[in-house]
Order: sequence, then C-alpha cells, then structure tokens
Amino acid sequence: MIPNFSLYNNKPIPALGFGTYKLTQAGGIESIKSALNCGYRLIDTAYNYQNEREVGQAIQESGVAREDIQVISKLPGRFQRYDDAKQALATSLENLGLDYVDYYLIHWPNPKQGFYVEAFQALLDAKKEGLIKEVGVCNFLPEHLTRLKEETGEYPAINQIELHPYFSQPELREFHQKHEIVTQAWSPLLRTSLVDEEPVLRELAAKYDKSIYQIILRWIFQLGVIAIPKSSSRARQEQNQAIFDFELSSTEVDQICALDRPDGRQKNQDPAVYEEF
Ligand SMILES: NC(=O)C1=CN([C@@H]2O[C@H](COP(=O)(O)OP(=O)(O)OC[C@H]3O[C@@H](n4cnc5c(N)ncnc54)[C@H](OP(=O)(O)O)[C@@H]3O)[C@@H](O)[C@H]2O)C=CC1
Ligand SMILES: O=C(O)C(=O)[C@@H](O)[C@H](O)C(=O)CO
Repeated sequence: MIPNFSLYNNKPIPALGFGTYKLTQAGGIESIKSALNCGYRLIDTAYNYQNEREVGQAIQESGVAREDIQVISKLPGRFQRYDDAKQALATSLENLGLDYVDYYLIHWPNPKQGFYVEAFQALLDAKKEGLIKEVGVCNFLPEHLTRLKEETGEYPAINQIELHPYFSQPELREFHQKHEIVTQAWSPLLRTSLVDEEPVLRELAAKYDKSIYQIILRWIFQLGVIAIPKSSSRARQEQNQAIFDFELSSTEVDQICALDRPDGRQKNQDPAVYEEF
C-alpha cells in the first residue's frame, strides 16, 4: 500500500508515483496497465512524451476507477502563450480520453522565452473551468516561483524537479516546504547510471536486505518528496514500491544527502538557462 502525502489544501496525493517517459505503443500500454494493477495510483505523463493516448488506454483497460487514479500531464514550452496553453490542455485531454486531468504542469520555465506567467494564468483559468484539479510546474527555481506568486497571487501545488542522491536540492526543498508546494522527484534513480557504484548505498542495501534503488526511493520518501520512478517491468515496478516496510535512520538519510554534488545534474539541464520546447 502506497501512503499519501498532502497538498497545500490537505487533499491527499500518493507519496510514490509512476513515470512513463519512453513507455509508448503496445508495450507501453502493458507496462502502464501493470503499474496500475500493482498499486500505483499517481501516473506521470507529458504532452511531449507522445504517450498520453497509451496512458488513457491503460487507465481504461486497467479496471481501476478513474476517480482512484491521479494523472499528471505537462504543457510543452512551445505552447506557453495563453491561448496556446488552453489548446494544448484540450489536446492532452483528448489524447488521454479524460474530462479532466488531476495535475497539469508547466514542463520547463523557459525563462528566456518569458511566457511562463501567461501559461500559469491560462492553467489557473482552466482549473476554474474544471479541466484541471491542480496547477503545477516542473523545473522552476525560487525566482520563477516568486514571480508566479507576485503576478498571479498563487504558488503552484507541485514543483516536479530533478532529484536523486547526486542532486538532492536542499534549498529548493526548503523553499517548497515554506510555501506548501509539494516536491516531486524526476529521474529519482538517475536512470540507474552511476548510483550502483556508491558504497553508502551498497552498505545500506545489504543492511536492510533491499536493492540500492529501494534505498534511494525510501530516502526520497523520508525527505517528504514524491518519487516517480519509471519501469517497464512488473518485477521492478513491485520492487520500487516495496519501500514502506523499513526505515532509514536520520544519520543514514544524512549520509545519502552527503552524496550531493554541485555538478550532480544528470544532463546539466539548469532551468536558469536550459529551455525545452
Ligand atoms: N518534469 C521533467 O522535466 C521530467 C520528468 N520525468 C519523469 O520522471 C520519470 C522518472 O524518471 P526517468 O528519467 O524515467 O528515470 P528513473 O530514474 O525513473 O529511471 C528509469 C530507469 O531505471 C530503470 N529501473 C527502474 N526501476 C529499477 C530497479 N528497481 N532496478 C533496476 N533498474 C530500474 C528503468 O529500466 P526498466 O524500464 O527496464 O525497468 C529505466 O531504465 C519519467 O519517466 C518521467 O515521467 C523525467 C525527466 C524529466
Ligand atoms: O522527460 C522529461 O520530462 C523531459 O523533460 C526530458 O526531455 C528530459 O529532460 C530529457 O531526457 C531531455 O533529453
């Protein structure tokens, strides 16, 4: 059983979700259906993943009630003008075959382009129309979040950011906590690169009889952050959620936090300068 965290308004959100980047076509549908059938109730997709149709079909075929599933999708950078944002949301809903999406997130701030406040306003208006339950963002830095608050009066419900043992984002997590923004961790397993070399993770895995990936996901849970690991395999989907039967000590949590590196980003995608369309 995956426990819940709470949003700013006390609404529950699963404390662990399922990522779907690269899960496409028939195999993708089977993997997403498998994730739903083994207990994931928070599914992360994006317009740009070109798999919203697969997510919609998996939901329909899973037999799990729509209202028991929370679906996240994301607005591409090229659609941040007000009317384009609303049209992109309409296309996402059509692709998903849903009347509403639980969370629609601005995928990247693209600060050089300069339209993210306009996009946020469009999504706040779509929320009033019942098309989105909560508006969120990804990859926003404190300066972008502050600007949203100053210009629209609201913070997003969620900020989905790169977060894993090499990049644990302590300052941004603190900012989120202060302003009741839920933190989600993308690439929580660092797409499995490098982490299997880490002695601290290996030692903890041996101590708790868990895999290093379970140690990482448990650490993220204990930070109060929602990880959204992706896996195509049922066995690894089950493994990734078998993390609620043990607890790391606060010293062990700190030991993993100490792996943080200034250059720890997976692909050097610094949202202050990186733009994705
Ligand atoms: N908002 C944003 O800008 C971004 C959002 N995301 C979201 O975050 C999700 C997760 O991040 P992602 O980049 O996919 O990377 P992850 O860190 O989730 O790693 C996924 C990789 O790890 C493998 N894996 C998963 N579980 C295990 C396990 N227990 N043991 C061994 N290998 C494992 C998977 O292989 P296999 O499938 O074979 O199991 C896959 O190759 C994405 O799918 C997407 O939804 C990602 C990037 C940016
Ligand atoms: O997966 C996502 O949500 C992304 O934003 C990706 O584009 C990710 O940034 C990436 O893998 C870029 O090559």
